[in-house]
Amino acid sequence: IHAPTTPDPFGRAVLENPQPFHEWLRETAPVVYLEQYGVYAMGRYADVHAALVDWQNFESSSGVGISNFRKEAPWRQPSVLLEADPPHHDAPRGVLAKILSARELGRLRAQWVADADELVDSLLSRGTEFDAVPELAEAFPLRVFPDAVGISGEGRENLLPYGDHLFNTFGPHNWLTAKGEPHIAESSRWVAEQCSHEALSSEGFGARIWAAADRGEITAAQAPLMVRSLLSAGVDTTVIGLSAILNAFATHPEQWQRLRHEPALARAAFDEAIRLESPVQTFFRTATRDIVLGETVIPEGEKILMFLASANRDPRRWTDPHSFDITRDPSGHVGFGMGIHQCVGQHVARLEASILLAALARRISAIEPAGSAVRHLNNTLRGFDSIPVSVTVA
Ligand code: HEM
Ligand SMILES: O=C(O)c1ccc(C2CC2)cc1
Repeated sequence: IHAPTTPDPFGRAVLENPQPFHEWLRETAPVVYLEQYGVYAMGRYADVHAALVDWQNFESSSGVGISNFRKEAPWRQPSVLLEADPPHHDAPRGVLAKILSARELGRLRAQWVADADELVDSLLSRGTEFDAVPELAEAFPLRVFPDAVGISGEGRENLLPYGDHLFNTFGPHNWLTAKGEPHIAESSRWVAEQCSHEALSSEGFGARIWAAADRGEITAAQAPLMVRSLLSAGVDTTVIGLSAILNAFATHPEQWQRLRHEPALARAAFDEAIRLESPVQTFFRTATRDIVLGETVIPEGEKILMFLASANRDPRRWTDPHSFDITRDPSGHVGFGMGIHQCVGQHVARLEASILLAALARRISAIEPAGSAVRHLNNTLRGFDSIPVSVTVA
């Protein structure tokens, strides 16, 4: 199917409200050629899942954005995880998976719980109406994650703008990439400075990456890029993940009551929010050979745009796909990807969310909107700039 003129999936209208486009894409065909960008788009769960787990035919090493590294130089050194395929992907992935394993993260729990309690207590001491994005969704990850990585205290204001621009560059050049261009050289320099062995504290994830290099498990060239991966992928995404679940609970008061009665539901609730909201909306792959899908042939070397957010609401896979139901089994969602590149930081994200939700559920008997939420626009991420809420202290 050739779609000469569709709504622009990277235009303001679709970024603001992508669901009609997703519905059109799912109903049109398994693969649709978007003439505007010269890429092949997939929106159904079965096709997106199949592409994600088939790294041999759908490669990442030519870039996971619209830019094809076979044809144009990347603006930053390719990631040794995200933009690598086996065998080069294997060692960095193995090292990072161990460092970020749920078991390893257990040592951070007590400190993160104390930080969450302190943050929520101080917030509630200032009142019961506030903007959940800066006060909670941004404040908590920025309080715990940079210290967990082990970077310096100076310059952390570079983290969100660096990530925001990076995620914009996975899409086409537009007003969003233009917005970040003036500052990206400076924030990129700051990020690079944080990744050297001497810049990192002796305890954090960064030091453990360098220790793996000292043991010869990865090279000294890969180590700083792996620290860069943490700073690239680990901040904006969790801010949006927390925004998504806070907005979901504020707009579904009965689900908040359910959580208060069964706090163990927090983990499934977070994955359900990731399924429903898909903070990372899209990613690309590149065909390593002519790929036949239905009546379409994707020629070797061409880009495939996978709509993770559409797959996560595909009625072929999910019952009542648009509903937020924390008792649903959300496993199999592609909000963290799937296959060999599936999010290696997902346990960090889940730990942040379950700890913050527990701190809130203990103190707040109700949370509701106190004004309309404001969407944050980005070529790849979908989140919020503001979520005004009013809470009732238990
Ligand atoms: C709600 C929060 C998060 C979301 C929605 C998310 C989403 C994703 C997705 C969709 C992928 C797959 C990319 C692909 O298939 O090309 C991925 C990979 C990755 N994520 Fe996450 N992520 C989150 C948090 C994190 C955190 C906290 C970290 C670091 C601590 C992290 C580090 C990474 C890395 C390094 C990869 C590349 C893995 C590989 O290629 O083997 N992410 N993430
Ligand atoms: O390795 C990286 O630099 C990297 C950057 C962004 C992501 C997105 C998917 C969360 C993942 C990895």
